[in-house]
Amino acid sequence: MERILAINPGNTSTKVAVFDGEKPLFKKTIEHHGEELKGFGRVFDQKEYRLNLILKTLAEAGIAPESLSAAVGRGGLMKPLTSGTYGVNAQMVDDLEHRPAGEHASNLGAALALDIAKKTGVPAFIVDPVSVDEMEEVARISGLPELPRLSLVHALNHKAVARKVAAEKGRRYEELNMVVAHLGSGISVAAHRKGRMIDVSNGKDEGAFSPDRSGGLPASPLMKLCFSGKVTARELAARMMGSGGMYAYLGTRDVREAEKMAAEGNAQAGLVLDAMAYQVAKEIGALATVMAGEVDYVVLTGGIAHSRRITDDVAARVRHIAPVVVFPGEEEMESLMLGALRVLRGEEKAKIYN
Ligand SMILES: Nc1ncnc2c1ncn2[C@@H]1O[C@H](COP(=O)(O)OP(=O)(O)O)[C@@H](O)[C@H]1O
Ligand SMILES: CCCC(=O)OP(=O)(O)O
Repeated sequence: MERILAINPGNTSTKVAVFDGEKPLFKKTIEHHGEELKGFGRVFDQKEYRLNLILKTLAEAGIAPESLSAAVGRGGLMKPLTSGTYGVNAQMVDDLEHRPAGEHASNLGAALALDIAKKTGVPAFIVDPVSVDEMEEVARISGLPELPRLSLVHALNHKAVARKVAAEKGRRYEELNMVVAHLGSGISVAAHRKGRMIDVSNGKDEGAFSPDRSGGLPASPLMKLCFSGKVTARELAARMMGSGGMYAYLGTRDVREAEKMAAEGNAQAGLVLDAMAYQVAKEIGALATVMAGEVDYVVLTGGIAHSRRITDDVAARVRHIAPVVVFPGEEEMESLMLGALRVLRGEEKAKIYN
């Protein structure tokens, strides 16, 4: 039976899972607490550190790298790509190290998978990376030719959950129109028209703010701040994607904690949670119009979809568009495994990145 190692590097953790076929054998979230990652300049500088932790974790679990049939990592912010499973190659790793479309922990997924796979000569893959781009040409126009809109989206979870919802409804993903909102540490919303994400509210710098990301910001004040001399480019990038959003207002990235604050009478916490739900609903509405309102389902997924306060608030604003399906949590590790399995079993050919 195929044994697959899945690796999902996040800002504050590295998730590791091993599967025998589809069956989970081992799962661990390696937490990177507090200052642990602060000493590294760029995300890619963390590669050896995270690699050693993964190898140590596998050794402690008694899983020999020699027993693996493949390693699969979350794909990061590289060139725009079509959806699917890709073989990791040197060009991909080089692009992620030297020419990423943004700094993000997922940029390490391909390199970590390749380093482990190389040890025993098995293949390394990525599946539905953040830079999956199925946008229509009209959606790329921003208003300034030198600043086109980009598709940077939680594609792995968007696609997996959209397929699951379609299957639950007895339909195929490719025959439905859905607006899917991934509500996690980052928030992205996409219009899925008949199996393609034709427009997205990207999870990096557009749309709704999230637990620790600013989302879209008013352009003129942002421009003034950039030229004020009060902040460096690196500091502002880290604030917008890491200590912005709910964290900037409330000092917590945990929606459960914010809900507790609100329940205890903190009016600011209540307002910020209301604003997050309001902004998510607004993005869903915008993406529904892209499909001329012909939407079969609105789907809410990610960790925050566990929150009734948020999902009820969003649903109240968008249920006139289509029935709302709440699918809490995410399917990223399983989706990585399934993407690798499809290739190992010959059901799909691995795409080539070049
Ligand atoms: N039961 C819950 N109720 C409300 N919020 C939750 C719950 N579980 C997780 N969350 C929130 O979900 C967010 C993280 O989502 P998650 O999908 O795990 O993101 P990531 O994997 O990107 O870190 C956090 O803000 C966390 O507080
Ligand atoms: C859309 C960029 C990828 C991203 O933000 O992923 P996480 O929310 O998992 O950090």
